[in-house]
Amino acid sequence: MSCWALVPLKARRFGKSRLAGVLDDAERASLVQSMLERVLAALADAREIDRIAVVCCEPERVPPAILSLPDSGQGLNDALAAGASRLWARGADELLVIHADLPLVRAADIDCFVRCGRSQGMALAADRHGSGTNALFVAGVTDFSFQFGAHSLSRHLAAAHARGIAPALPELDSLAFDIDTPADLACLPPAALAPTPHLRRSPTPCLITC
Ligand SMILES: Nc1nc2c(ncn2[C@@H]2O[C@H](COP(=O)(O)OP(=O)(O)OP(=O)(O)O)[C@@H](O)[C@H]2O)c(=O)[nH]1
Ligand SMILES: O=C(O)[C@H](O)COP(=O)(O)O
Repeated sequence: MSCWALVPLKARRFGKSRLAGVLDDAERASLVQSMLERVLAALADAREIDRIAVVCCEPERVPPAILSLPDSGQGLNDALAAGASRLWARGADELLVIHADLPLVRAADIDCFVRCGRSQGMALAADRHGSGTNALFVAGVTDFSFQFGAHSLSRHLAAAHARGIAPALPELDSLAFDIDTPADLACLPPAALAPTPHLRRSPTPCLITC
């Protein structure tokens, strides 16, 4: 069984645009980098995750131990669909799509989410407002149509139900808290902005950009 995590990362100049009123370019870049490192560290510590990939049009932002997948610039869902098809072609059995803007994410919650997903064939992690999708796990369904974007949770549920899948919807605080708006930022505990942990367990090295 090979479970891949796929993390989408938006181009530097466009990322976290909704925070432009409260953070300057350098501050937004620093926040994005810090959150990315936290998500990658949690994935590296998660027992249920075998391999990690980042889909991004800036491969220099992807740590060398992590597979970098290209983004052709057609938006989040196209980037994820293209990235996922590369991972299925590489022999992935399971796929966890998880956003890079989850500053509190914990390895234990990732493991719990994946295990819940295995029991149902799929899992969705709602954001704390109950409207967005912060993570999506799917086992073996290689052509699932990603529906990320505003209010994506109901679209993901509809797409799953149309295929006869009833996704698990585990409530895991660390997966529910994403940073989109100044109000989200105001809820971020100061400790979450402390220096980021290092990748403690190296995922299987993969130095190629494909
Ligand atoms: N590769 C890739 N990742 C994306 C793209 N759009 C969003 N993402 C990533 O998808 C996740 C969720 O993105 P959003 O919540 O929309 O965050 P954002 O786009 O950085 O923020 P805003 O600019 O304020 O909308 C984050 O990990 C983003 O970096 C895209 O076009 N390509
Ligand atoms: O929930 C989603 O599908 C994406 O993360 C985009 O939605 P957002 O408005 O919560 O960023």
